[in-house]
Amino acid sequence: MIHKTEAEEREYLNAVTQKLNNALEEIDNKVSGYTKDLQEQKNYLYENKSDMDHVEKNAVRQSVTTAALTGEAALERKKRIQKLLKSPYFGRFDFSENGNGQAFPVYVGVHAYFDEAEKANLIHDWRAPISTLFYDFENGPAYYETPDGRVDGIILLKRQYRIRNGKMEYMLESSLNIHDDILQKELSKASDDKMNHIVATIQRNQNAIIRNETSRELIIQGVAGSGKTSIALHRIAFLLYRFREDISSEDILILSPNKVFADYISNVLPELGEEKIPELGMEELAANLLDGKYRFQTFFQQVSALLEKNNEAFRERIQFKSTFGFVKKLNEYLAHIENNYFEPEMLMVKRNPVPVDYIEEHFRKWHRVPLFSRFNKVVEDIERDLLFYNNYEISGKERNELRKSVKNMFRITNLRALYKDFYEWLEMPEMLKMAAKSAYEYSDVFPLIFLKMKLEGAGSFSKVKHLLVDEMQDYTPVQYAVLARLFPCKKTILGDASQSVNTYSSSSSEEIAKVFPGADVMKLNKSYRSTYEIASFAQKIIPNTEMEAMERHGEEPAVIHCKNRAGELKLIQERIAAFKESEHHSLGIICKTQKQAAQIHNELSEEFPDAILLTEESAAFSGGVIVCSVHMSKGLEFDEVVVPGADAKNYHSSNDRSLFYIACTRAMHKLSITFVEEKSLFLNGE
Ligand SMILES: Nc1ncnc2c1ncn2[C@@H]1O[C@H](COP(=O)(O)OP(=O)(O)OP(=O)(O)O)[C@@H](O)[C@H]1O
Repeated sequence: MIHKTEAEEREYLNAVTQKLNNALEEIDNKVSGYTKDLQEQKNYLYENKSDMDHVEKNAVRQSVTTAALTGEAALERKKRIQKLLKSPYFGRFDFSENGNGQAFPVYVGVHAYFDEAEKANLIHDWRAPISTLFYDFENGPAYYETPDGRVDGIILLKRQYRIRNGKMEYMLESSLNIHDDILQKELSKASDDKMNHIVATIQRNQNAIIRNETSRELIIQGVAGSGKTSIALHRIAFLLYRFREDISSEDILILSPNKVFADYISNVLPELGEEKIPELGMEELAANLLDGKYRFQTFFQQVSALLEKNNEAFRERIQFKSTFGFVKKLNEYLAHIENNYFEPEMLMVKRNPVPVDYIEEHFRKWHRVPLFSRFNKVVEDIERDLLFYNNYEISGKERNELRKSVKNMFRITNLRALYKDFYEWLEMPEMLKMAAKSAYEYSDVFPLIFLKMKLEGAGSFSKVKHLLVDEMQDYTPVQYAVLARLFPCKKTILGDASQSVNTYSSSSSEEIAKVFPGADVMKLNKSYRSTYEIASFAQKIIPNTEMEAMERHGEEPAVIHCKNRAGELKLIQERIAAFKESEHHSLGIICKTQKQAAQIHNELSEEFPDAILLTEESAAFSGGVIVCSVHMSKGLEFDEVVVPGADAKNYHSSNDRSLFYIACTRAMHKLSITFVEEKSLFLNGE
């Protein structure tokens, strides 16, 4: 066996580092060569421009572009090698193909490195077909799939390394699973400002999700902290590698819940050597689809209104619009207006009559075309037939008048009016109510878009080749119906039914799968984020028999009864002071509502002016002391979390239960919960 002992491994690491350094030097030389070349060619072009014909100029220009591109590619390679130099690889396995006894070591890293001199891959990209063996198998028989078929063999040795800044911190023989010491060590670290890549410790079931190539829609239901978001981003990195000829980063779209979350995850793909992925919020998408013409409440405002005002009718409106039955009703209404709202009349074009029957027949003929596009189709038919049968050519003015007349035969063609009419048709006009400043309520936004799309045709997101939807539980059937039409591409949809900020309109993986009949649903039940104690504590709030807590131990969550509000504030201040002395990087103070968060932030601001309040407008995530509402904390994690106001009065409804669960599961290492009067029943496991 090669590099058997730890000393040999260290020597090997030095040798690899040397090679990487040499490669870097070579690139530097080449790049300065390209730059010189480029400058010379540019000078040449400039000095001889007047003597050149356009063919010559084009040739020089083209060669300048090629040189620049080669230079860029070299710089890209340089960046990768620099990254590898810090940590060339994290794993190794010795694989004997067909078990013929001859085993060769495969070192796995964030990128591949091909050694020209040896004509061999010194480091394999973690996404390469062979690298899956590292995640999928222990010592013994193993196989992997390649585009050319299955390769069988035996793994004779498996090792993991922690190499930082070019130094090997430790090396572990792992005859067992990867769920071992390295994962424990990784998880007990203090957080960073941004989500990190986890390629060294991807678990087997996570690997299966990342490398899934076949699902059209892959729905990932995972408990809090099970790695859904991390895995989805690694899946994107995998797809970009596996299908690099067909998909590039700009062909992918992430639908993200807010800018803070988008910023929090923004690091993962660049860390893995991929470009940043375009990202869009649901509200931005909605505004775009409604051509920016409609004012509407945001999801954040909807949730705030739900929590801050006890308005039964508002809840009912939301609930009503969050079912499959509602989408069905919208479709029934569309059929109803199609059958009943078109009232054709005879038209005269100069002295040529166009009979009612003709118009009716041609309107029906175009039934495959969106309703509002049919008017022009009918006019085109009239124009063609007048020419053919009556030898009459209509003028531009007549065409415009015809269009207007045919459109007017439809009883309502204004989207707002139609949407209102829909509720009248339902005999439930009370279900439509405008929010403040005559904006639509959030629950009306996607039904409106649904109608608009059906009436006018779908928008243009056909360029997107893969869509990633996070926090899937927060979207309703009508939103999924819109997404399904808008994005016919493959999708990864992920979330957790237990983590809804608005249980009146949440969707489970089973419900979402109904919109996408061919979808595969995969589950992640192991929680990695929180200590065993925190995960078990959260289990009492929303029990889930499938949830498995990671055996990483820490302090028991503290539930503290404070004498009064002042006492509660004092306690929070003490926690902040202790946090500042600790090795931890982030402390989240998570309140039920935005109002409560703003109040606590205000109260803390004198003593801790650096505490940050997250609002709907926030665009960045950083470490330190963060005060926020549960809604804003979604998807994020903190070394320590304080949940103030855990009183029975504050947390009591089923929606509150979900919010309380989300708040507690943001904590990685330490959780404190405070209350003043009577503690919430959720703390008694009720
Ligand atoms: N295989 C793994 N190795 C190391 N860390 C992991 C692994 N899987 C998950 N984690 C860590 O667990 C934490 C939670 O991951 P992530 O935020 O992706 O989970 P999630 O399921 O999206 O969480 P939530 O739904 O609660 O927001 C992160 O710190 C992530 O790095």
